[in-house]
Amino acid sequence: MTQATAPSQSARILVVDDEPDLRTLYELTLLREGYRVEAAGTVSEAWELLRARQFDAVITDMRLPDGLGMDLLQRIQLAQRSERCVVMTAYGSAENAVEALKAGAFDYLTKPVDLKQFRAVVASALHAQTAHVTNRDNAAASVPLANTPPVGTLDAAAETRMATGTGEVALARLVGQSEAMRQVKARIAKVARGMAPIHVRGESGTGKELVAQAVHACSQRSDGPFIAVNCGAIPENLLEAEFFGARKGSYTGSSADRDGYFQAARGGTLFLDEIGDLPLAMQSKLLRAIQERIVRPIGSTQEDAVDVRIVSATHKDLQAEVAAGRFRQDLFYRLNVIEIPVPALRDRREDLPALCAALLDRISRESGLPTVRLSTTALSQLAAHPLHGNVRELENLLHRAVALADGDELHLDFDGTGEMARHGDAATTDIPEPSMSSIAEASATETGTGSDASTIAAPEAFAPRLGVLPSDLQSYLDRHERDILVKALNESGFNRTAAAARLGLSLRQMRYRIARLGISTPHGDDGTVNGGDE
Ligand SMILES: Nc1ncnc2c1ncn2[C@@H]1O[C@H](COP(=O)(O)OP(=O)(O)OP(=O)(O)O)[C@@H](O)[C@H]1O
Repeated sequence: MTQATAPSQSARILVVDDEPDLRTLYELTLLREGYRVEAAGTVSEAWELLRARQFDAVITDMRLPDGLGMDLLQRIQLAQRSERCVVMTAYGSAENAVEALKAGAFDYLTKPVDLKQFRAVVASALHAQTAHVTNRDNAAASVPLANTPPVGTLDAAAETRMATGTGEVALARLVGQSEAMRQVKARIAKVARGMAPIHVRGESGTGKELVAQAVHACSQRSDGPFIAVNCGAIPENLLEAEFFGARKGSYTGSSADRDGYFQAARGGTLFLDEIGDLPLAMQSKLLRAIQERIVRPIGSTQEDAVDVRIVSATHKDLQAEVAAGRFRQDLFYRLNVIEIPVPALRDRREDLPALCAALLDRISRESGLPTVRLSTTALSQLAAHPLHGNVRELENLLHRAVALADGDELHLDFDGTGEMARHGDAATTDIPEPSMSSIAEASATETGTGSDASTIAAPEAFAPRLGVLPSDLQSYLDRHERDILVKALNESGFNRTAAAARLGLSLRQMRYRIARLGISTPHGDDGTVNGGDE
């Protein structure tokens, strides 16, 4: 488990439970870890102790003789105190756990409490607390003291300031100073600490993965791994092994034990992208893993404890998916404890100039070309364009524009056909277009005949002219399939749903094919797993 060593062994912890035996057990466990511990049996006793001194963490049972652990949590929040709260809830009372997280608890534990998990959760809460205090001090050092609001009343800007170094970098990668983007960043900085699952909602290409990365980078888990999984790109029969791991020999071809995403993300963040595409059977297994914090690799008799923070995302309306019976209500409830809505680009057009500049810098750097700028004419053309594909579509347009740049001039190719909206007269060649000519080449190679683009532009020209049979049918077909997919993707601004619809495929099929053929979308967003940093 993460942060198995407590950041400060002299941290002060308050334990609240009305059962004397359990209270003693918790106290002894924490004393053995080297913490200073005090205990209370009721809400009022606990509050007395809290009034007398500051603690680093409060671990409280939910049901107490004179009230609920939740009351204590709310009082702590209301008084803007900095203690991290962990609430212990009865087994099966998922609602309490979710309510506690929503109310600001750092984490929850399910009774009967597993002591190993107990120690890990407390260590994690204290680690977050230390990070918080350090950042608060840093923030205080960088702004006049008189302007520093008390903890808990931080304004959005201050919250953003408090992100750690890596957090600041990750937040800065989310380009945009519009009110909508500032709110997104402030929310990330505010909710990153803690273990509450976060659901990132927004249209395709709005930057949901960047948001998830920023949550990770701003959290106390930023030293741990960030594992991104595209739930829609994994064939259904492999889902369980991919998520939970598999023991050697448990299925055909499994020649060694292998970890799943949950094990790989231990101590860090597991980002479940396109969660709405997870089949129902897998949804139940995921729910169990999240609730019980254990997973069982295929073919294993042992369960692995996992310590991951879950961040999920989808462009779908999950509530509507629940209503249609395609998404489990209980899983939705579990994942959506904290929601971060990401605005569509059309709702923050004022960010366009900054976005274009940042994207052009990145594209130029990556392609080794000198940085080019958009003219004001091109910028206003962009502003008038619907950009349904959001930042990803903008990025594609700029990619093409850079490829087509003639000196300092940037041409915008809005439909990917080579028909340019331009502010100059330069002749153009459509470079990143999926080349129908590559199909021509393939055909020519296979058939030994020449070919020109005009003879293969018509759809029927996709039918291979088979003078000579291909010597490797599979790679021949793969090559053609790849060209067709790339063309469809390019023409739909890399909107996979639209591209799939044009080809009569489901989104799942499209994703699978993209992954199988190794087609990289501009920034590899279709990779099923990546190490995190772009
Ligand atoms: N605010 C932003 N600033 C800079 N780049 C951005 C921003 N938002 C998105 N991008 C870029 O746009 C592309 C798409 O972003 P991302 O993959 O995070 O979107 P998404 O919402 O997760 O898409 P999908 O729903 O299709 O998975 C990426 O290359 C990302 O770097």
